[in-house]
Amino acid sequence: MNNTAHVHQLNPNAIALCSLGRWIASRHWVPATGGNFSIRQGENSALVTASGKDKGELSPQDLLPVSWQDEQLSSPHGTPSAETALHAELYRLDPAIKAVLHTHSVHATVFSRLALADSYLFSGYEMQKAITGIKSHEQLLPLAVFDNTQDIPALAKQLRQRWQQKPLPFALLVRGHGLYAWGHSLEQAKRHLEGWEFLIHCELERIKLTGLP
Ligand SMILES: CSC[C@@H](O)[C@@H](O)C(=O)COP(=O)(O)O
Ligand SMILES: [Zn+2]
Repeated sequence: MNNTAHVHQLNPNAIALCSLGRWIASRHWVPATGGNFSIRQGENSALVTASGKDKGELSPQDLLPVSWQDEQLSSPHGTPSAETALHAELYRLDPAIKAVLHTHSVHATVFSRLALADSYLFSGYEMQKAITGIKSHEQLLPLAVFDNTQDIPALAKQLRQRWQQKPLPFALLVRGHGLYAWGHSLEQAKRHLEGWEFLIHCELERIKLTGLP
């Protein structure tokens, strides 16, 4: 075992993220190596999942240290997620963000293709209060929707433009692709992910039953 692997084995953040990956996979939100996760390590760096791994079978060595001071967003220890630039942009936009979780659930993927505008407003759900800052089911809760692209730096640029108009409430949806959720701790990121997945599932069911988007 080299030094880096040894350090990661003992890193409680890495261990916690691997364990959360198993829970997320048990919900069927990261099929076929889809999804990626990260946890902040410092002001300018995070541990990011290695590309192409089964996110339900991560071990600490699969979490690669990446610094966004280096424009390459590379790691000497392997190839970080293809979507690392989006994680890095979120960490740059809000220094309070501690963890970012990206999933490919069936519900979020299908819903994202029905949400045709660049934002979808949720209202009327008690579960909206799972999102930090939301105090009532009557409050309007917007979910930003971006078109999918393989150009992740371009997507990160769109995110920055949208965020500068108004910070996003702990999630965004990429059309035909999946959900990103984040938080000011790993536990909060998990709660936001579960809350948003629940809200999206409910809206999808409502649209299926009523035909009304
Ligand atoms: C299984 S295809 C999914 C990928 O294209 C991508 O969207 C994804 O979420 C996982 O990419 P990865 O590079 O493993 O982090
Ligand atoms: Zn993805």
